[in-house]
Amino acid sequence: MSDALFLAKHQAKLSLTVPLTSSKSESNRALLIQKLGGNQASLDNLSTARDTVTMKRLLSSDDEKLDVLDAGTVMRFMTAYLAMGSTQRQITGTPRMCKRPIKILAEALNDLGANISYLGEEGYPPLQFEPFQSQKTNSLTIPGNISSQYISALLMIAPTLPEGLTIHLEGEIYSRPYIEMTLNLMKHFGIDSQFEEQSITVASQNYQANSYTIESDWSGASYWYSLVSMASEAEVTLTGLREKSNQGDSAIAQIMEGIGVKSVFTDNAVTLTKCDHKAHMVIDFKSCPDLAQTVFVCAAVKGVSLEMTGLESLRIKETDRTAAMATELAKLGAKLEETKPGTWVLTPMPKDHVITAPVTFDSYDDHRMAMALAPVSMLCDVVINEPEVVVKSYPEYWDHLKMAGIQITEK
Ligand SMILES: O=C(O)C1=C[C@@H](OP(=O)(O)O)[C@@H](O)[C@H](O)C1
Ligand SMILES: C=C(OP(=O)(O)O)C(=O)O
Repeated sequence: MSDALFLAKHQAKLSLTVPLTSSKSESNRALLIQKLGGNQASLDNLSTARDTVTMKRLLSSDDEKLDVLDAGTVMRFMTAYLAMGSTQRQITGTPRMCKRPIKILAEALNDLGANISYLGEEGYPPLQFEPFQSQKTNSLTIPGNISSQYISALLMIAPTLPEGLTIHLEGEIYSRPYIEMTLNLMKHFGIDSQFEEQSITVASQNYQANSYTIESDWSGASYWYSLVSMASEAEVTLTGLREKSNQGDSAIAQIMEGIGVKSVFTDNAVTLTKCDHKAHMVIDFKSCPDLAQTVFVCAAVKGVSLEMTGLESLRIKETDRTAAMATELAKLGAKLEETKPGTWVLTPMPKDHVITAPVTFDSYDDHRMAMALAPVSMLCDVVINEPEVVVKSYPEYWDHLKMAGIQITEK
């Protein structure tokens, strides 16, 4: 793919059915559970996301050195898996991955009896693993407000430990639906757990054989909500989504009711049409951080002002997402700022803002920057730099936009 894509301003009705790829979060959990259960699980509809392709490849690799590229779930889930192993291994990732913290997980695993050391900066990948000795404790305390991926990683290996594990979570619990997704999938494969207030207990048990069909990706669905909201006319059906989902990002349906999109669920799909929007919304992204960029852009264009909390974890994702978005939204005359610690305000594009099209957006090595900014093509010509980033979670994104009739050309 070329270094940039040109998306021509789209004025016609958006009318199509989108075969979304499935959730990489569910896929990567299911793959680890399948491995830990002796490959007895039968998995259907695995995601085409590069993060899932990478997870699958690394789980079946005997190589001493593994590279997760830019996949956070793969780094965290494989770290827990390799820590329990009986051979020397190493894990690394992209330069950005080597700046995403992992100390909390590595120390928790070392407390359990693993032998993990840092090959570069302390607290960050790359990591070196020596064989696991024996379980030293069945109780850990870790912060609940940095990354739920540490918690999910520990939970999935917990039933394989001879003494099981209780994890005490300190402070507020961020990304909680991802922890629940992990426990629900474990339950589906026969693992009982107790999640009471700030503690999760998993006794030593065996994963059971079962089959599972991965649901479509609600995070990927969010970009279609944004497109519908900004389009002049739209009726878009997204297949493979359930109203009662394992994915916290299904919250997009409710959030977008305020930003101009109505959802009608049928058995295995949701149809999106346009409706009125609010002038102002208060949103807490603690449970759905991956929706934030979609909502920033859509609200900025639709003239919806936002007061937001729960955005702290965005700083340690594929890029510093709040900083990157503040820069890109400024190109539309919108403003994203942290007005006091923990509170962000989005001031939308002024009604009289004059756009000099095309507006060129940067992707910051972050799939969600490119995917969240592309819907601005409903308003004006847009250029998206580094468009290949979308392969991380939604490789078909540009093809699906073309299916919608959006004119996309390589620059
Ligand atoms: O467990 C998961 O599948 C994920 C958890 C979230 O990360 P944090 O728990 O680090 O917020 C989310 O942002 C990420 O895209 C996927
Ligand atoms: C943050 C994300 O992924 P990860 O942390 O798994 O790299 C994401 O997909 O938005």
